[in-house]
Amino acid sequence: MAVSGLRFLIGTVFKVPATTEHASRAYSTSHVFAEVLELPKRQLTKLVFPLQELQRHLAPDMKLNLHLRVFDPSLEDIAKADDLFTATARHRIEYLSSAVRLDHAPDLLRPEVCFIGRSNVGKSSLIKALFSLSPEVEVRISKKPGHTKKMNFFKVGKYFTMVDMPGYGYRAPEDFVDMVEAYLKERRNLMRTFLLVDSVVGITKTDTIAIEMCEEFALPYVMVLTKIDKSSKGYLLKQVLEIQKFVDTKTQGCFPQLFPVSTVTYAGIHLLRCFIANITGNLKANDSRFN
Ligand SMILES: Nc1nc2c(ncn2[C@@H]2O[C@H](COP(=O)(O)OP(=O)(O)OP(=O)(O)O)[C@@H](O)[C@H]2O)c(=O)[nH]1
Ligand SMILES: [Mg+2]
Repeated sequence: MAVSGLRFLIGTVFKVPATTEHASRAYSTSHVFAEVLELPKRQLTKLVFPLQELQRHLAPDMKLNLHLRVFDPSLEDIAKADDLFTATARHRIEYLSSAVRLDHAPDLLRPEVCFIGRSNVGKSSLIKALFSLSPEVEVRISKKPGHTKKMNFFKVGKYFTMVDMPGYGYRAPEDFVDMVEAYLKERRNLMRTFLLVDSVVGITKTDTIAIEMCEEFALPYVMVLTKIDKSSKGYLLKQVLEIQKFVDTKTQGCFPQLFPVSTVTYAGIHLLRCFIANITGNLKANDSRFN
């Protein structure tokens, strides 16, 4: 399929109504998101929609380039997704198991999403941040690259599984290729691969190898830009535009919209939870607008 055709398809599947103006509406939601809704509009946008906040600094003719409206859920949808990431006695969120080979991976039918990227890019930190509403879930992170050595499976109730992968590049485990390639190629319930790129460093040579692999296996994947708290606004904008250009011109299977995140400020984390809830089919079930 031509690139434009594929993009159109992706865009259609994920287009959801834009109703972000209704911040004052009361939601039945966790106290955390209730606090977010109390923030002044600028601060709320910066936290929940960091790409929108960056876009304000672009010239009008550049604004379309960021594909901001491809996934643009309402605050109500975002609140629902937060609830999905909040463990209760009946909705358990927990570490399930680890595997060094695909045939050791838990045999699950529920949808799965995985997180790949260079060692030290922030995969485990991102999963920990996504689970911050359920702090009893133990996700190990480290300053030293090459910390995660196995594929670690975490279940979110009966709804879906998230997989933290070892990093590629510096200090990658020896069996990385056998482990991760086989997983990406053959895991039947894998719904989406999140490919993390360090927003300070940009797309490296090793990232392009991972991107080529995703393209070759025809995997639907999404680019997440990590550590956005580390850069000035100007530098971050430059990096985002460069990476966006790469996605627009050099990829076919990559979701057109980028997801910038910080596990320090939590920018982009609520939106990413909502995206995961959506692609695993867990917003549609409760919301007729998505059917
Ligand atoms: N400033 C900042 N530091 C971050 C962020 N995310 C992760 N880090 C730091 O980056 C380092 C690596 O984080 P990890 O989450 O362990 O990275 P990883 O990709 O899982 O690394 P491997 O398991 O080695 O592949 C840690 O020191 C984190 O504290 C972020 O959003 N902002
Ligand atoms: Mg890790």
